[in-house]
Amino acid sequence: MPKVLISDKMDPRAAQIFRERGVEVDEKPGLSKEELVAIVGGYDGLAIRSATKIGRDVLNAANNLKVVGRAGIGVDNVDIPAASAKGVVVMNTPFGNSITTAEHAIALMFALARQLPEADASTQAGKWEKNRFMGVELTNKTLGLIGAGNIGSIVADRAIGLKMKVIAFDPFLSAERARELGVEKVALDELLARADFITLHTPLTDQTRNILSAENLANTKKGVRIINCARGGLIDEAALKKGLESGHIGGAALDVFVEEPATASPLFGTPGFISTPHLGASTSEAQVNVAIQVAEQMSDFLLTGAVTNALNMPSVSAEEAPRLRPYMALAEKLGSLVGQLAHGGLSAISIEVEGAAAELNQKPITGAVLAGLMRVYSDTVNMVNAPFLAKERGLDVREVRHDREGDYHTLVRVSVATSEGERSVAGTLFGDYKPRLVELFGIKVEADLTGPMLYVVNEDAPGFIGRIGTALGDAGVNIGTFHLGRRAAGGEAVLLLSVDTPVPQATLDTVAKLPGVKRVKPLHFDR
Ligand SMILES: NC(=O)c1ccc[n+]([C@@H]2O[C@H](COP(=O)([O-])OP(=O)(O)OC[C@H]3O[C@@H](n4cnc5c(N)ncnc54)[C@H](O)[C@@H]3O)[C@@H](O)[C@H]2O)c1
Ligand SMILES: O=C(O)CC[C@@H](O)C(=O)O
Repeated sequence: MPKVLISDKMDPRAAQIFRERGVEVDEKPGLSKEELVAIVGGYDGLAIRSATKIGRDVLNAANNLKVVGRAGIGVDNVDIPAASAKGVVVMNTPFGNSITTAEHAIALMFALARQLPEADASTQAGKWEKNRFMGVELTNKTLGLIGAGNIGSIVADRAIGLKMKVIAFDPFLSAERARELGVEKVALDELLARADFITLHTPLTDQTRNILSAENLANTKKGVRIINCARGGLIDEAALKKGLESGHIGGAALDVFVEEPATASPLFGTPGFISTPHLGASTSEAQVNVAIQVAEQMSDFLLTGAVTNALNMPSVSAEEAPRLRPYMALAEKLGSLVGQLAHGGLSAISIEVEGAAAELNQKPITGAVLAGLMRVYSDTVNMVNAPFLAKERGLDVREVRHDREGDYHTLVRVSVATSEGERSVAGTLFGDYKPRLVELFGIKVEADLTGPMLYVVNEDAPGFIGRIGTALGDAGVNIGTFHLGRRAAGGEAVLLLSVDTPVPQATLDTVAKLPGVKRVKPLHFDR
């Protein structure tokens, strides 16, 4: 009988479902890391919320572990690459607490508008400061939504019900989906300039870290009120404090902090600041939802091998898996390449297969392309939920199977429609197992997509290779591989370099200023 440890406080229905399904279960919330490391070797599954941290130390000791189930959305407390390397499936429950978290954001917006915590404290202290607490109405105010995924969309819906005007910044929001939600899609600068309230609903990624930086906070409308129920790290906390103290920011409500538990934040006591201890998902309804869902998913996996909402494993049957695996690696890399390079909102994507690839089940290949593409924007995307999320966001997904012989024995092509026109990349498998890029935006160029890389578009002219080699060499960046392609002699050329270490920003700026360079972009791929 498989054995699961519930290592965070979870609704009792989770343990009940495990037992009913025939899974042995221990409930030990609040273990120290040392205590967890000492006992984790005895379990096939770990059911967690956000308190248990699953890093390399825990995984090294977890010699029987097959699955980690997160009763919630964010998985930043799990080292997913390390879990994958260990062969441990990581699952989450992507929708169970969305409504609850959206409601918390709305509650904090009201609390800011009417200074409810301060007014409550003052009244209960025996003062009757009727003149001190002058609030603002939400009606007709502009709410700026940063991130319009599951939770952001629900916040938009509720805010529209409150007669607010909702504007949204989300690179993945299509015009059609924005219309459906009744929100106006805007650029970040415009959102900062127009919003009376700003609420954040993105994951914490390289793109979103400090999205409300000191500079962006300075560009907000005077008196703006800010709510963060997503992740600490999206706002520069020191700059937020300064903005509140100067009066430029009219109020801020944080449910999440850079350091959690936040027991001594410099923000505490700042005028206009209110906080909750990461309570976004804390309602009985949400906790029942995520507890039931995580227990069902984990039991199914441990007892039957069925995979739902896994972040690091595709849903593929046992027979298909060995043939599909290299294609999924190729597809994920092509999706990631397109996601990292495409400018502007994406409205449509087409995934074409030909040769040997056309003989396979195309769904997992499509799922892998979409997961690679959307993981650039959201760390909660997986191969199972990527097609669903793409549909929900209004991304038109087309699958084409060609019955023709091309230049390669097998080929996967990914084309996206962007505001700048169609962009297409293609790849093949060398030796039936090794993913290899063969075409990039209409230019023949062969490369392995792996680790840190650099993409440069330049005018094809003598001397360029020497100059870029010198620029990288001067910065101590070692080039691993060097791949060139061009449209025609003297025309546009592309250069894809794999580098041993990511290229520093100053060197990217130097490369961007080299004669003939049109675009420079650092890329990153899983190995
Ligand atoms: N406070 C809590 O207790 C609590 C509870 C649940 C979820 N969360 C957090 O809330 C956040 C949102 O969850 P969700 O379920 O809506 O996720 P989601 O993946 O459905 O939506 C995230 C959205 O952010 C967008 N996005 C990504 N990068 C962006 C960028 N650079 N700029 C603007 N938008 C960008 C994505 O396109 C997507 O639409 C996550 O960080 C999650 O961990 C917190
Ligand atoms: O489990 C919690 O209380 C928080 C969950 C939340 O941060 C999430 O990402 O789902």
